[in-house]
Amino acid sequence: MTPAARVNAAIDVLAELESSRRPAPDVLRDWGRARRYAGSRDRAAVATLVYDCLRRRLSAAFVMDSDSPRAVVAGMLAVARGMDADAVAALFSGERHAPAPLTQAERAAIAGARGRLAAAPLHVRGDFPEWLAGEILRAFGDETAVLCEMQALCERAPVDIRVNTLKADPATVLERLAWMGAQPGRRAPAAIRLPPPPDGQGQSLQADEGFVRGWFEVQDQGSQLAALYTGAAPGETVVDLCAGAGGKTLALAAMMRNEGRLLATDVDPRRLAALYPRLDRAGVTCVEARPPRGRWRPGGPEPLADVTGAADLVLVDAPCTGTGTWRRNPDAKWRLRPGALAERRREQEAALERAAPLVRPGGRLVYVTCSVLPQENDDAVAGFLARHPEFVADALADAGVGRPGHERPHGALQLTPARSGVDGFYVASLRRR
Ligand SMILES: C[S@@+](CC[C@H](N)C(=O)[O-])C[C@H]1O[C@@H](n2cnc3c(N)ncnc32)[C@H](O)[C@@H]1O
Repeated sequence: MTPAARVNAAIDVLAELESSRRPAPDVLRDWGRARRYAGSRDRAAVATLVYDCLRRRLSAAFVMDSDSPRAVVAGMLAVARGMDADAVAALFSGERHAPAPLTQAERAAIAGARGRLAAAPLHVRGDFPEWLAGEILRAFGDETAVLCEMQALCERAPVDIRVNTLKADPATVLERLAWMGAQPGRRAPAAIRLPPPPDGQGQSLQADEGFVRGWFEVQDQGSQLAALYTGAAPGETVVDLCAGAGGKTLALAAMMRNEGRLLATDVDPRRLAALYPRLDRAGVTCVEARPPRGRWRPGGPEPLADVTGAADLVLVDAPCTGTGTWRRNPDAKWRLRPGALAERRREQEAALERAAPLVRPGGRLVYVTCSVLPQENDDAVAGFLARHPEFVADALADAGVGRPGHERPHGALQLTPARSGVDGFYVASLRRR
C-alpha cells in the first residue's frame, strides 16, 4: 500500500469506529482480515495512524473545524506529526486509493493549525474529555501542569520490559536486545526500555528465546515501580488480591526471591488463567493461586480466609479507569463515561474492604491504580482511612528508586509520563496499627 492508501484506510477505520462504537483493536483486526493485500507493515502503519488520531482527536478536529474522519486524519497529520499543508496535500492527492484532494479551506486550516490551537479550550489542547476537566485540574493543580501532563499522555509509549531476576540479569538481557535499540530503563533497576516502534511495527519480543525461557516480561516501568514500592521481601506472607493475569505477581515473586508465600487471587477466576503458564515460564515457585469458585462476591466464600489477620502485605492493584495508560490505549479516553468511573469507585471500595481483614497488625496494605484521577486515588484512600481507624497512612517502601512523581496526600505518589517517564500509576501504603 502507498502512504496515501494507508491514510485512506485510516479514514475508513475511523468511520467504522464511529458508526460501530466497537473497540479500536477489534475494528483494526477485522479491517486487516478483510484485506489480505495489506501486509503486516501496512496494518501496523494504518493502526498507528488510527491510534495517533485517537490520541489527538479533539485538537485535530478543532483545527480543521470538523470532526469527520477525514478532517481528523488531516488535522492529526498537522498537529501530531507536524506536517505542513503541502505534505498533507501530497497524501490527499486524489490519485488511485488516495483520499480526495484537500479543499482550499482544508489547506488553510492546516496552514493555520498551530495558531488556532493556541486559542483552544484546555481540554482540546490537552486532548481529554471535557467532563474530566475538573478532576484533571484537581490532579495537577493548574492549567500549565495539566497541559504538560495531558500532552505527555498523548505521546506514543515506549515498550518496557522487566528482567526476571530469578532467571537472568539485566546486563545480559540488555546485550541480547541491543539490536532492537534496547536501553537501560531510567527508573526501575530491572527495567529495559525499547523505543516506540516507528509506524507501529511491533518488536517481536514474544518470539525472542529470552522471553520463551522466562528471562523477561513486558511490563511498563510504572507497574514495576508500583511493585517495588510495596517493599515485598523474602520470607513474607504476601497477598496479591487483584492479581489478574499476574503482571505484579511475577514482579513481587522476584522481589521475594521465591522465598515466602505469595497468594494470588482475583474476583474473576478466568482472569487468573493466564497466570499459570507465566509462573512456569518465570520459574516462580512461591505463588499459591487461589481462584474463587465462580465470581467472588462480597459476603461469599473467601478463598483467602486462612490468611485473615496474617498477611505482612496485601497489594490491591485495583480495577480503575486506566486514565494513566491512555498513551497505550487512546481509544479508552473517549469510551470512558461518568457511570464507569462511579462503578470503578464502588469496585475499589469493595476490594479495599476485602483486603483490610487480611492484613496482620503492623502489616501493610498497598493500594495501586493506573489512573491519575483523584477520585480513584486520594479519595479512595481517604474514604478507606475514615472507615478504618485501625489503619494509618504510611511511607512507601524505600525501593532505592527515589520518588520521581507528584506527591499526593497520605504519603502517596502519583507517577505520570511527564514527571516520571512511565505510565500514570498511583501508589499509597497504609499500615495496620
Ligand atoms: C488492574 S487489574 C489487575 C492487574 C494485575 N494486577 C497485573 O499487574 O497485571 C484489576 C483486577 O482486579 C480484579 N478485581 C476487581 N475487584 C476485585 C475484588 N474485590 N477482589 C479481587 N479482585 C478484584 C479485576 O478482576 C481485575 O483483574
